[in-house]
Amino acid sequence: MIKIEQLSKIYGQGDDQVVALEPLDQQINAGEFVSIIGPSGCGKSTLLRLIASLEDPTSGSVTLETANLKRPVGFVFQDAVLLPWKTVAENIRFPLDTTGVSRKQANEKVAELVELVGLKGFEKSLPKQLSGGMRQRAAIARALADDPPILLMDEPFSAVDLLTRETLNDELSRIWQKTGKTILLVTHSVEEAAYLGSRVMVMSPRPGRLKATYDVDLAQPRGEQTKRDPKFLDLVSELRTLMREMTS
Ligand SMILES: Nc1ncnc2c1ncn2[C@@H]1O[C@H](COP(=O)(O)OP(=O)(O)OP(=O)(O)O)[C@@H](O)[C@H]1O
Repeated sequence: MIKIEQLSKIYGQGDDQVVALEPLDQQINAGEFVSIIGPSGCGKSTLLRLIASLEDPTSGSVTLETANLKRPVGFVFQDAVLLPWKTVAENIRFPLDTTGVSRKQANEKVAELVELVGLKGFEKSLPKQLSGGMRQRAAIARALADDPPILLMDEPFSAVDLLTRETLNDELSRIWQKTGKTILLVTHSVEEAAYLGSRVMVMSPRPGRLKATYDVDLAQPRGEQTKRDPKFLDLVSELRTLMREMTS
């Protein structure tokens, strides 16, 4: 569970101050898939970075009820940040190198993750030999390597073409169902948010605050039939209207 209490973030000082996030309260239960949308600059990335402790809050707190794990959170960024001189397998196992697991266990975990993200046969490739979509698959596998219960994803698919994005959406949905991770996904795509999420959080522009949350009542597993479901189409339309109102 992620407990967010009166969490706020102000960057800079004096005249240069930017209120990135106004005090936010929210509870995210274990196993939820929460999509976060909102206009550019509304504090979506800031929220993820605060949850990951990559930033210090100005006020409030984030409590992760994750049994005091050393690294409770895996992070996937917009551009897969892979080590260019390491192979796919070496990149994926990188987080395991400091956890003291045996070589055998690490190899088994890497093999399992390679399979999970569909990179079988590319274990020995270098990042530059992969397409953008494949690099993101490797980044997702690496984020899952030491089995964090929470996966934070900041616009992970915005740099890949539409068809690849749809495939990666389906794979992420499958991975979520299989692993039961708590996933928070920041996206600019209203369709992606509704298609993947069990809940959608909508944030309003500066100063960033929570505008609305929607429980997504769509059957699992999601697939092509989801995109034709009137409930999905209504939700997308409602989210679009809300986004349009905020940016006009
Ligand atoms: N390190 C920083 N120093 C100063 N201001 C910052 C910093 N990081 C973010 N901001 C500002 O805080 C606000 C929120 O930024 P953030 O990146 O969280 O928004 P976002 O919703 O993720 O935007 P986008 O959708 O464009 O990625 C923006 O106005 C941004 O300019």
